[in-house]
Amino acid sequence: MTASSFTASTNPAIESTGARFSSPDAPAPFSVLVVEDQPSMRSALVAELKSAGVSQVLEAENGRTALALFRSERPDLVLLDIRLPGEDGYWVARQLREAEPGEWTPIIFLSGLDNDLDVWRGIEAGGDDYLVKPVKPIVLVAKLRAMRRLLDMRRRLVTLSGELHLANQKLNEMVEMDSLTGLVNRRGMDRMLHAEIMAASREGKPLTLMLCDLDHFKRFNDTYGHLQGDECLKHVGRLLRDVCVRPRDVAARYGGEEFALILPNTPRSGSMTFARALGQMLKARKIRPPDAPEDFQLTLSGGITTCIPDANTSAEAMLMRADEALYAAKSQGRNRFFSFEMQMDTVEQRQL
Ligand SMILES: Nc1nc2c(ncn2[C@@H]2O[C@H](COP(=O)(O)OP(=O)(O)OP(=O)(O)O)[C@@H](O)[C@H]2O)c(=O)[nH]1
Repeated sequence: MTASSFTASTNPAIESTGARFSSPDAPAPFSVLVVEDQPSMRSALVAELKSAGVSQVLEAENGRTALALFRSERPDLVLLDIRLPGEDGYWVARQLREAEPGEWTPIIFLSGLDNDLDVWRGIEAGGDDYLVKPVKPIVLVAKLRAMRRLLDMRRRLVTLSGELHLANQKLNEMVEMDSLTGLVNRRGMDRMLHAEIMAASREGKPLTLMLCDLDHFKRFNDTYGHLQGDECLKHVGRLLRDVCVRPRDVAARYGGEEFALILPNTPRSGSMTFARALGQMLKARKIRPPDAPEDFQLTLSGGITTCIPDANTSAEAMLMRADEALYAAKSQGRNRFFSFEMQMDTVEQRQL
């Protein structure tokens, strides 16, 4: 292949059709790596690309240099001769593809060999298109423009898919979040409880589930109004979030004025200590509506179940036990936590 077989940039076909990649006065930010071993051919290609309006043209005379330049400069497109000294163009194309996993840089093969097998081998090796030498400038520019369109489209898709991924993540979080308190909602809690049962079963560690319910909350709403009721639920939500200091502890709004706490690696005795501390914190925070009397005290009742889960432990069974314990706490006078397994509440425990 010789430079004379390349149709030079002054070819009237470009001038007459205005077939430019971009204006040479305002070149498009687009870089092309030309891999061609023959200096005359290479400089003719470089001159053509520059006059067509490509902003940066990189040159390599063999495969190894091409690979190094590709890695360091990240061109937008590669013009790759098939016949090169040492490693051939097919080898270079495969190396380029391996050098950018998950990415795509268009590769256009250049060859004087207009035969179907070469086209096949070029595409197989990772090429995207094929130009037969002598390269006509108008065809070269047309292919550059087509590849650039594909590249722009791909970049837009990558950006969009990144945005979509973030939006999905946000949506998933929202689907599992209670909008009033910002805590995990029941759906999220169900999923997390299942996951923690499996984890505790694998680790052979105790898992505690607590259901907490505000006492006489209907009366609260009736006396101070629903908006104050909502404020109160938000305060309790914050309190429960604060009390969950370990990374895997989860506070959830189970529904209405009922909350759930998932406490991994928490044995029965620890869960009772935790419940007493929670009661004391609630007292200390003095959550009360503005027009409530000074001695107003919001209280919580709770049902606790603790077990070392095995293959037969279900979330439903744990919730039933916690609910039964909560019922016991309510019926024994409220403002206490009752442990299903210990059949004891926090008030009794304090008295022991
Ligand atoms: N403000 C407000 N109130 C709610 C919300 N969800 C549930 N409630 C109220 O919580 C009250 C719960 O009442 P009950 O189930 O009778 O329980 P309680 O009055 O707390 O009585 P005990 O649980 O037996 O102590 C109802 O009045 C519900 O309307 C909410 O999102 N905001």
